[in-house]
Amino acid sequence: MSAPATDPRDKLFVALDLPSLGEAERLVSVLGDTVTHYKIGYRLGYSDGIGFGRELAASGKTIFFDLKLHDIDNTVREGVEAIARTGAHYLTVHAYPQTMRAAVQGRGGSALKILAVTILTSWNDIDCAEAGYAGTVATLVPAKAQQAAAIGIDGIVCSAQETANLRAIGIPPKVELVTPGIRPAGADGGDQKRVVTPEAAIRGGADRLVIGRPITAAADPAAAAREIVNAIDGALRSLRVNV
Ligand SMILES: O=c1ccn([C@@H]2O[C@H](COP(=O)(O)O)[C@@H](O)[C@H]2O)c(=O)[nH]1
Repeated sequence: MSAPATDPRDKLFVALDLPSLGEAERLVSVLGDTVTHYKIGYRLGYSDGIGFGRELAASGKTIFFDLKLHDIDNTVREGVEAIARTGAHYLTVHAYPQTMRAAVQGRGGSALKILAVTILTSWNDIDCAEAGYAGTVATLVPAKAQQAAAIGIDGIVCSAQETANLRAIGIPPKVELVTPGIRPAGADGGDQKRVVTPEAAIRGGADRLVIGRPITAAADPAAAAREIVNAIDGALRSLRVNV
């Protein structure tokens, strides 16, 4: 018996980087059933985003708080415990070992998944050097991913340019690879430097794609989201055919 087809909507997190709760509510309403997974980051998270995420989770949406925690262990652990109580499904922390261990403690046995941000998709090797790293994107992302997996982190945030290599070096399938920096062909990259199309990201083994401006800034966000979901669906079908 063949495995049931994956719902392409489960692969897409729409980043709700919007200026107000009202605009976020309007967008979610406009996107309707086309989008089932939402990411809430700094812009909304620092205002009404936590309560809104709690409401969306209660309404059946999958919620990812992209708060990128990094602080002393006690503060990280308590922050993660607080987010776990919202009913959200994913939370990011920076991929520093102390921070990741504290986050795993805070997660405890809850359903919250902790994602470790390796090297931001808006960074290239020059940015890594400027931040004081001796390594490059190609060495730092795998090193941080291996450390995260050993600590018991549930997923890695990286570019879809790196996913195939992460699986090749043994990051196990239970560790989800979550990839921002996704742009449909021809779309404006903005500040993203390690960019991949939705189709190529799925074919390269990304488990989830994070997409903001190509949908939120589109003249017709619902049409943009539908087009991306269709592209994901096509890539998933081509993978099934080629198995
Ligand atoms: O490495 C990272 C980690 C997080 N992000 C977040 O994803 C979205 C991407 O938005 P776009 O508008 O599609 O560029 C945004 O919320 C970032 O904070 C990331 O881009 N890269």
